[in-house]
Amino acid sequence: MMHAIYPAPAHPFRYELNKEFHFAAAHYIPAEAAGRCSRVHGHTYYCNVTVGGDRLDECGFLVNFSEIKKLVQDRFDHRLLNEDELFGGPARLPNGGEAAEAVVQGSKAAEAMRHGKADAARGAWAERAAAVEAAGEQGAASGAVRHGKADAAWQGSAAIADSALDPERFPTTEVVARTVWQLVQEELDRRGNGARCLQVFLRETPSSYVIYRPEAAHG
Ligand SMILES: Nc1nc2c(c(=O)[nH]1)N=C([C@H](O)[C@H](O)COP(=O)(O)OP(=O)(O)OP(=O)(O)O)CN2
Repeated sequence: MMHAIYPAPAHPFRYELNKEFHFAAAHYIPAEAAGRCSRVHGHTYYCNVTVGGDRLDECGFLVNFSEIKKLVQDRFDHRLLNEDELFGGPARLPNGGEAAEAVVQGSKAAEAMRHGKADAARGAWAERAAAVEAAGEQGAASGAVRHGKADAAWQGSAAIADSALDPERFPTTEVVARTVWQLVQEELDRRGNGARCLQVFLRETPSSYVIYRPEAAHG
């Protein structure tokens, strides 16, 4: 486990909490310019989340340490990050055995995306939407196919491909750190004691890490 090698953010709060944890995940960067990182590979990510606030809850917590860890690990641990809709993955995946064809088409789409081939990816996603529909899955694109709305189906699948090809959603260390911040802040907002996620430190490899701080924290 890491030990406070990350910088402490300046803030006006009375309490500052830090939670360190790790998660293992695979990813690829869907751009040829990313070189070897465009191939699927994995990391053990080390993460430190910093939360600030003034008001403690009924347990005397700013937020329970374990809730922060669980929130992130449940979502990302032992996953292919690109499949998560937060990183442009499809919101719905086919049901295993029922959707073999969808899996094949999904693989073709993923392969096309890995190489930044938007048109090929859109075509494969359209094929996948049709295959998923055949497997009885509900969804925007497949629903459109079911109702014979080819244009809507095309747009749905194109949106999936476009989303997955938006660099702001590629699972780079920068984007994963920002996404961890988003997940944590959404949870803090639900709790309603005014706590703020001030910083996410994310180490991807022994020599590479990113720190994400929301603009509001230094505005
Ligand atoms: N700004 C970014 N650059 C790179 C990212 C990233 O997310 N943001 N990611 C990668 C790769 O995914 C790679 O796995 C990590 O890169 P790198 O630091 O080059 O990894 P090494 O352990 O091989 O580095 P050494 O210099 O050998 O220690 C690439 N770039």
